[in-house]
Amino acid sequence: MLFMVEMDVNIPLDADPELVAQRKADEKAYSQKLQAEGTWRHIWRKTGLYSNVSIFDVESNEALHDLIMALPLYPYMDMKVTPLNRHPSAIREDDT
Ligand SMILES: O=C(O)CC1=CCC(=O)O1
Repeated sequence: MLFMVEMDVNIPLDADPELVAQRKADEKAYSQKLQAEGTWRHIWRKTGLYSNVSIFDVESNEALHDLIMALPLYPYMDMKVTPLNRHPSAIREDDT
C-alpha cells in the first residue's frame, strides 16, 4: 500500500539544542534504514520550507501508523497522510 505523507517540522525555539540534534540524527538514521529496506520509497524537501513529502510502501494502515509514531521528530511534526492508488495512465511498473 502506497501513502504520501507530508511532514511539517516545527521545533520550538526554546527546545534543548542537544536533544534536538540527537533527534535529528536519529531521524536521519531511521529514515535511511527504511529507505534502504524499500519502505520509505521517496523523500523530498519542499522548497523553502522545513517540510518534506514522502512516499511509503507499507503492508497496512497500522504499519504506517506504527512507522510514523516511531519517528524521532514526531513530537515536533504535523502530518498529512494521503492514501495513493495506481493511476490508470501510469506507465512505471513500480507505481503500485
Ligand atoms: O527534515 C525533515 O523533513 C524531517 C525528516 C524526515 C526524515 C529525515 O531524515 O528528516
